[in-house]
Amino acid sequence: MTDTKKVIIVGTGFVGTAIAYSIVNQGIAEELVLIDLDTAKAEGEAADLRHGVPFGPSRIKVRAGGYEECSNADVIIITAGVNQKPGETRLALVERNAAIMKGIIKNVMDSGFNGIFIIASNPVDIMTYIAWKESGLPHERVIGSGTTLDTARLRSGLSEYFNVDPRNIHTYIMGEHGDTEFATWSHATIASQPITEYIKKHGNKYKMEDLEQIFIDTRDAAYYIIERKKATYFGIGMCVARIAKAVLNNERAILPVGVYLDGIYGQTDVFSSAPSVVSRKGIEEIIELELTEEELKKLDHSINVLKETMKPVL
Ligand SMILES: NC(=O)C1=CN([C@@H]2O[C@H](COP(=O)(O)OP(=O)(O)OC[C@H]3O[C@@H](n4cnc5c(N)ncnc54)[C@H](O)[C@@H]3O)[C@@H](O)[C@H]2O)C=CC1
Ligand SMILES: CC(=O)C(=O)O
Repeated sequence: MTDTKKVIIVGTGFVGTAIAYSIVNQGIAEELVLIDLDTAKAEGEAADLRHGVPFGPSRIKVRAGGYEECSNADVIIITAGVNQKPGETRLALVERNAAIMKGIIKNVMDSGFNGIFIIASNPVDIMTYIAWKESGLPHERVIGSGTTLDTARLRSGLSEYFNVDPRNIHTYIMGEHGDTEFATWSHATIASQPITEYIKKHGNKYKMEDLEQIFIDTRDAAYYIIERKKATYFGIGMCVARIAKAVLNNERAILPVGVYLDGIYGQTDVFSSAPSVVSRKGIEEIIELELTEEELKKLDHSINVLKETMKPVL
């Protein structure tokens, strides 16, 4: 750790650079180091970002570097790895990205790193588990981006539908960041009222069936975007910057990040998403929502899929 806020991003492709751009634009760190197998790309991206700093909210030193930079970093964000081709699932990336993740974690830990990991590479729940296992760090200090993006997508869809600010709509996507995720409608609120109440009060204007479609569009958003522009990055860029900010500013913000489930929700030895308190220590608390029986079944299914997929790469 340093007396400046130092963040390292490993992987400077679409996602890594979108995160870097959000960090620079929001003045979240004081030092930002970019690492990539393609060192020229990392150097080019660092120079380009640096040229925007005079227009940002605060000074930030941006440079490309190597793993020796990791020893005193506060937060290391990992986005390296392959992304999905159109129609490909996140789970299909597991073998290729597990090998990459193991190599990166070894390099980082060999530097003496003792901070917080934020993992975004897919399949993110499994990559987070691997990062935790390989690093030997306490699980509180390894955070997956989890369903932070999916939850933001759902809130954004609901915001369009109800025509209210997404920041005043509260609900979470839980389970795998992927095809088996689910919406916790039992905890969805607008202006602190349950969403079902809100719908009732507005007569026939809104329907629960429409919300199901908004969930389906949320779940399938990555496929939609990848089909059209090859990769998703602005949304995840903002999400990961948000998580990093919660850590660096010791916010105790509640975010649906990927966390180690150790009995909570009846699940063990797996990383999956649940609303959690995020601070300088990493994960301070996992919030246990009272889920309906149907939601618990969906969670169970999602976790089983993750555990089965993860077996061959551990
Ligand atoms: N968690 C989430 O919500 C999201 C996750 N992703 C995931 O993020 C990952 C990155 O996606 P993109 O940036 O679009 O891919 P990309 O192909 O644009 O970038 C990947 C970068 O990783 C680098 N890389 C590969 N192996 C490396 C290694 N061993 N060490 C250092 N750098 C290495 C490559 O040189 C490349 O610059 C993918 O796994 C993707 O599925 C993407 C969007 C959202
Ligand atoms: C690619 C991915 O994981 C997403 O956009 O959700």
